[in-house]
Amino acid sequence: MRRPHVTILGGGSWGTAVASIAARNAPTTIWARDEATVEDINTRHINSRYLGDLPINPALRATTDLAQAVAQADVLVLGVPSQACRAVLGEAADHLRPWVPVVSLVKGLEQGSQLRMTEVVSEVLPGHPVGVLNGPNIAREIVQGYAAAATLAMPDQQLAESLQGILRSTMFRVYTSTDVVGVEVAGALKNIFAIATGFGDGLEAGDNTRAMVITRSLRELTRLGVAMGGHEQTFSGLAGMGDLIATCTSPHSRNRRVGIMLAQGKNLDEIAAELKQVAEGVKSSSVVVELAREHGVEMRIAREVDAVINHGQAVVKAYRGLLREAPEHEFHGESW
Ligand SMILES: NC(=O)C1=CN([C@@H]2O[C@H](COP(=O)(O)OP(=O)(O)OC[C@H]3O[C@@H](n4cnc5c(N)ncnc54)[C@H](OP(=O)(O)O)[C@@H]3O)[C@@H](O)[C@H]2O)C=CC1
Ligand SMILES: O=C(CO)COP(=O)(O)O
Repeated sequence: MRRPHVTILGGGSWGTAVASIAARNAPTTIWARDEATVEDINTRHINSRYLGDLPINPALRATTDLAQAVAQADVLVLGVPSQACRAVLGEAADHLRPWVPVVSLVKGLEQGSQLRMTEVVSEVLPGHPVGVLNGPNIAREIVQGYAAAATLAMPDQQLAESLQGILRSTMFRVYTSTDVVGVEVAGALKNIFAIATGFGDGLEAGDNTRAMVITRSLRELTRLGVAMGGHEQTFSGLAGMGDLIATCTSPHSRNRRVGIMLAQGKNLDEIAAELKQVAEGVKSSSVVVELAREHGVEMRIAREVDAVINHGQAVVKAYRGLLREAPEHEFHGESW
């Protein structure tokens, strides 16, 4: 039987990491808009711009030709930053065969529409089965071959099981779920809380503070996620608690680093120039606050992150704001 062809859109750190795994299991093509990245992957089997000199699977093919990459896809994987997804999918739409499933790797919410990326996929590519792969997955550690796991959520469990075999390796375990909303909301929200943790780390607040922020963040994330239709247990799983721990503690997390640099007094332009990679929480923070308001969910930590990023609030003031709140019942009160 012919093996399905996997096409990944986006030649950044995570698109390349997932493509490198898929290329073990199936013929795989990665589309990147940057010629130097494509040349790097095809000839030197590295992605030096995003992953340094870490070796990636030599079986992986790269191209700048979006139409050709999409036309051969039996499975399409979306790996560009959230604010670019609609435009890239729009370009792909005319070339994609009708039944092809789409898997989003993206951990962000669209500004303006407030949509999750699987919802954007369904708007731009109506009728395609769509799912999301999220979890504690720092790209460079996975390329280095350290053990990790993620959750692939799709409404159709059978389809999820067939894609599970394509996206996993012996060191990268892929679990399945039917809770697309929960897995996707968890992946987007943890970035805002990683920025909050970075505030504390940048202010050298200590380990207890970090644990407090992570634990209270999980409550906020769960409350909004459940209000949006996610299942409560999802938020204690890989895409929720798991990714929150990884992103809020890893020195590699771009979102946490944004929080640290803001606490050190750098502005967002300076931070973007230093990072040179996407930190989804910066753009998603305003969307999360809008969603919290619409769903009637109190999210003090997210509001403070939004205040710093979008309204010029000083990090130290955001911290004091959080600590001024009177603590109520740990699990039922709405206070931080
Ligand atoms: N890195 C990680 O550890 C993980 C990331 N994710 C998520 O994966 C998604 C992608 O992130 P990641 O790979 O890390 O991002 P990177 O910043 O590493 O790379 C972004 C990629 O997207 C491309 N891109 C950016 N804008 C556009 C556009 N308008 N049109 C076409 N291509 C574009 C970039 O191209 P160019 O180089 O030409 O700018 C680059 O190839 C994010 O939602 C992120 O949260 C999820 C799990 C782990
Ligand atoms: O999603 C990630 C780890 O699971 C990557 O986090 P950052 O985008 O903060 O680097």
